[in-house]
This record gives sequence, structure tokens and C-alpha cells, in this order.
Amino acid sequence: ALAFLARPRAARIPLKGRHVFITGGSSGIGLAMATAAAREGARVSILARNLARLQEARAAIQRDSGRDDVGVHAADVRDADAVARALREAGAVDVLVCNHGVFVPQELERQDVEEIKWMVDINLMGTFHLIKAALPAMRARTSETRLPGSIAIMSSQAGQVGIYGYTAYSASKFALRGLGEALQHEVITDNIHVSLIFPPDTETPGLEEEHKRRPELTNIIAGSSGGMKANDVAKKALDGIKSGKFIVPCNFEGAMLAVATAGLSPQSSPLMAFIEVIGAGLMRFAALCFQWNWFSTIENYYAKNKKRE
Ligand SMILES: NC(=O)C1=CN([C@@H]2O[C@H](COP(=O)(O)OP(=O)(O)OC[C@H]3O[C@@H](n4cnc5c(N)ncnc54)[C@H](OP(=O)(O)O)[C@@H]3O)[C@@H](O)[C@H]2O)C=CC1
Ligand SMILES: CCCCCCCCCCCCCCCC(=O)[C@@H](N)CO
Repeated sequence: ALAFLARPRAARIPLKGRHVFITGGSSGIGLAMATAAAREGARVSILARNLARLQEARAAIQRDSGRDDVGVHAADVRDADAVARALREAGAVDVLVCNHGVFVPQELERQDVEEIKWMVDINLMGTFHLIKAALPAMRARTSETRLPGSIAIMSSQAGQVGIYGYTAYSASKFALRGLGEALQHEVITDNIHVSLIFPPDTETPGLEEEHKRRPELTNIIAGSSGGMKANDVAKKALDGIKSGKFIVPCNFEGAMLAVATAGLSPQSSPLMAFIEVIGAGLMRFAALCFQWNWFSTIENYYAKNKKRE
């Protein structure tokens, strides 16, 4: 019965010979994805703000993959016109990876409204700008080539569960899931598959910056999920995109989180649908155990540090 029910139907989305457009492709996870996609024979375009870092990234991708057709586009995703211009220059996209993102964890009371708006504008509004700019040509392309396309959106495990220190960041990343679920309904008849990627802490230049300000409790709780290397996250992400998966977890805790938060998300895999149906109660129990542990940690921390300075 689940094999009949699982929708949308599974797809194979090839990368070889196709145009893959990756935002935040000059650093960390985005750069690792760009390199791996180029190695698989894709024409890759990368977008970020800093042109010097983009050019360095292009040289690194070329060295690694031997491809000399990497496109670079300097634009801020908050600027809808600049994003539209970049997509016109780059030409029709087969696989759009909205990976750009910023993260500064801080207790809500200590975080300025400006910093909250900055995170939401880049992580959420920037993704809207990209998808709106890319979609018309993507749609034309899938009907012309008869090959499925993909829109991949980089969320985070902090987009599946809210944890201490991530009010603004989690809000911006949870929002991407609502965007992705609704968008999948709208683009399925254009043969476009949406993938949401949920990495744990990943060793990148961005995480190094984050650690300078991350509250200790955030460190402890985020440590509940093992860290990963950017190359390993990139591989999981690309494998998920190529098989048209809607939810793409990256490690074991991520797979548990995916089952625990399956909700009303689309599911193409009858096997995963089966695990979700059978695992629902068990994973809810596991989730309660994690929450018990996190609340104990927070209460003990505050008890030890008397009152917050
Ligand atoms: N590292 C981690 O622990 C995790 C990261 N993630 C998510 O993965 C994604 C990538 O993270 P990571 O590789 O660590 O990030 P990095 O900080 O290493 O790289 C971020 C990339 O995004 C670009 N970028 C940032 N702001 C903008 C903007 N306004 N317009 C255009 N490009 C922008 C940066 O280039 P430039 O500054 O030049 O614009 C850079 O290329 C993010 O969405 C993040 O939230 C999810 C889970 C864990
Ligand atoms: C029922 C099963 C439960 C499984 C428990 C899993 C534990 C979840 C921990 C959440 C970690 C959030 C890391 C965010 C990383 C990130 O996005 C940043 N580095 C950027 O700020």
C-alpha cells in the first residue's frame, strides 16, 4: 500500500552535462558541493558577495575537476534585481542549490533586532529571490530536455528542532521547510523536485566564525549530533538531490530527526514511508528523552551559574 501511496514518484536527476547553480559556492558546504558537481561533469555556476573569494573558489574547482567553465556571480541574495541579473547571465539552470546562509547564535534577549532581520533576510528572503528568478527558465528547460530539474534548499538540523541560542536562525531555517513543501506542490507538474537538506554542525569557515560567539549551552546541545566534514555533507546533499529526495538527512542523528519530524512532508521512498509509519511512536519517545536531557542540562547550568549575568 505504501509503495502506491508514496508521492511524488521517485526520480533520477543526473548532474553530468547539466547546469548546477550554487549560492554560497565560495566557501564551506557550497564550495564542496560545487567541486563535487564539477567532478561529476556538471557545468557549475557559483554566487556569493565577495568576488575575490569567488575567484579563488573557481581556481580551486578548476584544479580539482579539470573544468574551465565555472561561472562566478558576485551578488547579494538580499538584492532581488542583482540575483535576477546573475541568473540571466548564467543561463537556464537544471539544478538550483540555495545554500547561502549566515548564522550567529545568541539568546534572543541579547541579540539585536538588526541581527535577527539580517539572518532572516539572507536565509529566507534570499532564497525566495533566487527561486523566483530561476524558475521561469528552469521550467522551460525541463520541458525542452524532458529531464527532471531540482531546487535544493539548505536548511539545518536547527531547522528541524529549535534549540537554545538559535531563536532567529531556527526561525529562518524552519521557514524554508514551509517554503519547500508548498513549492513542491507548485512545481511537480513541471518535473521539478524540491530537496531540503538538514546538516548537523559542519566544519566550515562559517562554523569557525560561529564558535567565537556561540553560547556554551548551544555548544552542548548542538553536540548531541556528531559534527561532519564539508565534503561528507556535500556528498550526502548531492546524493539526495540526484535521487529526488524531499528530506535529506546527513548523519545517523539526522536520519532519526527525519523520522521524528516526518509530519506531512512528501515522501518518494516506500521504504522510508514504511520506517516513518512504524518508527513514529518510537522516535517520539526518543525525542522526549532528548528533550528531558536538554532541559536538565539547561536547568543545571543556570543553577550552577546562579543567575544570568
Ligand atoms: N556549517 C555548519 O555547521 C552548518 C551550516 N548549515 C547551512 O549550510 C549553509 C552553508 O554553510 P557554511 O558552508 O558553513 O557557510 P560559510 O560561512 O562557510 O559560507 C557561506 C557562503 O554563503 C555566502 N553568502 C553569505 N551571505 C550571502 C549573501 N547575503 N548573499 C550571497 N551569498 C552569501 C558566502 O559568501 P560571501 O560572504 O562572499 O557572500 C559563502 O560563500 C548555510 O545555509 C548554513 O546555514 C547548516 C547546518 C550546519
Ligand atoms: C528523535 C531523535 C533526536 C535526534 C537528536 C538530534 C540532535 C539535534 C541537535 C541539533 C543540532 C543543531 C545544529 C545546527 C548546526 C547549524 O546549523 C550551525 N552550525 C549553524 O549555526
